[in-house]
Amino acid sequence: MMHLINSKVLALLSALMLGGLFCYIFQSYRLAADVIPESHEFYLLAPEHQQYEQPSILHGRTDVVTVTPWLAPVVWEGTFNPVLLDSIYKVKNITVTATVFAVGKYIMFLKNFLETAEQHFFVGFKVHIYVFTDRSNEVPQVRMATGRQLTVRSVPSSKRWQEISARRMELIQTLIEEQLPNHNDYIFCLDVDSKFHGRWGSESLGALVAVTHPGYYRDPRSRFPYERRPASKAYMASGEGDFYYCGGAFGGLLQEVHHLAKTCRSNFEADTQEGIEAAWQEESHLNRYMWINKPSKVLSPEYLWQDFKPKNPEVHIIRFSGVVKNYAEIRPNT
Ligand SMILES: CC(=O)N[C@H]1[C@@H](OP(=O)(O)OP(=O)(O)OC[C@H]2O[C@@H](n3ccc(=O)[nH]c3=O)[C@H](O)[C@@H]2O)O[C@H](CO)[C@H](O)[C@@H]1O
Ligand SMILES: [Mn+2]
Repeated sequence: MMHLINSKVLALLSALMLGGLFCYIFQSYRLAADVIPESHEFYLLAPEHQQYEQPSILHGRTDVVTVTPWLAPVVWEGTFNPVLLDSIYKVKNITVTATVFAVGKYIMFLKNFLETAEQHFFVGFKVHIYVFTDRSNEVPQVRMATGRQLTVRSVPSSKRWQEISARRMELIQTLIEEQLPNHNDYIFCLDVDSKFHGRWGSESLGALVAVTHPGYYRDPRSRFPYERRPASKAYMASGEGDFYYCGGAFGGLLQEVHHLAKTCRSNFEADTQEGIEAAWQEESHLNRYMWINKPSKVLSPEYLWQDFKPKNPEVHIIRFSGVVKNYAEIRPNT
């Protein structure tokens, strides 16, 4: 009897030890996967020379939806292998452009934005950040890694934050027309009042990419703050709409984003002619655009969280998040 108990205890102990060992190895693998993108050596391994976990079409995350009804992936942590993805895009020798606007007092957010982008945004890739500002002399000096560069473009200041935010579409349109003739590359347009906290990399690349808004992804579409007046070109009727997307982060191929920016700009200006401004300026127009032109990749709210919002259980990592700000203090108007 004693012998039997002992062997049972022994079996249990071994199982526990093996379990512990497995967790340890798995954890180290995850940690390694997190740090590997920093190391350039690993980029040199072509996908066919890598050893990685066998993909499965049976097992994966079950707590979230990872594909839209029009079959665009929804990017959540745990649905992709960052090292594998980086190696696939690395050989394509792409450049990722990012636009960020820092007009008026919003210049105060730029340092943190740029410093954290160095740590997390497309590390190991060619990155070109365009800063649009009316305070060129206040742009902070941030050391950038080889292959990464920053260009400052002057823009006029404005007395209305709504105009600053909405005019971004026009400036993105002209930037692509004038400066970025290679239409095979990618661009992301990001809010400056935010910081990177985790990897934002090649998993986010797609022809047209939108981010689901952290404040509305659990809500029925009737609650989305779409523009509801039929007079506006951003109008969304009840029963329409897929997700509520953020104005603070979107991207894709240059030609796709060019078409988006051009359309949103012209619809915004047509509204102005009619004396109407959409509920959330260019964000409303962006939402209408994404309803008609479905994004080919949807990024989960990991890609634009808000610092004041506690993390929900399905959010395993926050990659980019809006900082808490005092609107009255930093905006030129209310
Ligand atoms: C996280 C997110 O999805 N944010 C969107 C949201 O509000 P937000 O409250 O995030 O808007 P916001 O005040 O951050 O303005 C948007 C962006 O415009 C720029 N800016 C604004 C004011 C100013 O005085 N100077 C300046 O540079 C700056 O880059 C800022 O990040 O709704 C806005 C609608 O208009 C935009 O669509 C924002 O992208
Ligand atoms: Mn913002």
